[in-house]
Amino acid sequence: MELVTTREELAKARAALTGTVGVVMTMGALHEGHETLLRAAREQADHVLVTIFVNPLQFGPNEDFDRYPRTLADDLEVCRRAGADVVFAPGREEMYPGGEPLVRVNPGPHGEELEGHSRPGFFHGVLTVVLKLFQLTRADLAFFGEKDYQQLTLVRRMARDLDVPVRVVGVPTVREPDGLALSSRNRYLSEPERATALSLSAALRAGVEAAEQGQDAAAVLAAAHRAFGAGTPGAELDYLVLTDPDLEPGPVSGPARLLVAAWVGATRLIDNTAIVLAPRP
Ligand SMILES: Nc1ncnc2c1ncn2[C@@H]1O[C@H](COP(=O)(O)OP(=O)(O)OP(=O)(O)O)[C@@H](O)[C@H]1O
Ligand SMILES: CC(C)(CO)[C@@H](O)C(=O)[O-]
Ligand code: BAL
Repeated sequence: MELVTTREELAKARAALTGTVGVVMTMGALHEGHETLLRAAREQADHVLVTIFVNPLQFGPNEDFDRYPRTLADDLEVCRRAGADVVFAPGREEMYPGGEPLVRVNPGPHGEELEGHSRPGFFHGVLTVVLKLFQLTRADLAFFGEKDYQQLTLVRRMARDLDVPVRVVGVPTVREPDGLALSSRNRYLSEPERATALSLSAALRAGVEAAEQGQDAAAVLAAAHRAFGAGTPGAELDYLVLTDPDLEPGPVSGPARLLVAAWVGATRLIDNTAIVLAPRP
């Protein structure tokens, strides 16, 4: 496995890879969720390229950019074990020579909702760095987790709308046995907060169960809200919404997505699940 930190080194390492290349983009602090993306890439592409970069562009001024966990030595070990061929771990100057870019990807209206509403500019920052990494890695396939569902849909949409020659592959969310979605930010949680964080997955589970019983969209959402409120106190809900799987506005029926975001102490967590609603009569 080769570690590269400059775009010249990356270009050289990339040129040596023959066959298809799958990229897994990360901000490091790798966990079993990332490892699952790496495994999917290993299975579906001839070579695996991992990027590790805590992208300042996608953090708001009062967010956790400075305290975000940086664990490069451990991350490289995970990548090596998972059979990655190349790891690109650039510094800030390498990604943004001469400062932050003036031109950024506009995520469109769906980028202003949900995460984009709570984190203004977030998806401009995400899509800008993702597009740059597509250009630099020239990957054939790109693997993104469903845990960041809105991000996955917007990356897909960007690839389609801007003719990026890459196949975007979504990978199901990896969870702890008790339901908590794995997330690098789980490292911030104290033990009591860890228990409180289960409110998110409990809400999603209740929504799935209500849909399986044939309840309509309003009842499914109400069941999810009740389960969120019934969890260990302390989680502050940001949003809990039931939408069309492509995040298109309007009434939902059939396949849908239930998405939740909440603060647990100083930590903001997100989660989501597929829901299948009975067709409206
Ligand atoms: N539990 C998970 N299951 C599947 N994919 C995941 C999971 N957690 C993260 N990923 C995916 O890994 C990729 C890199 O994500 P990132 O490095 O931000 O990790 P993260 O755990 O989502 O971090 P954070 O806690 O900051 O949100 C993204 O495509 C993300 O969706
Ligand atoms: C896609 C990404 C690596 C862009 O910085 C980040 O948003 C993430 O880790 O999900
Ligand atoms: N996991 C998505 C990246 C972020 O929250 O900044």
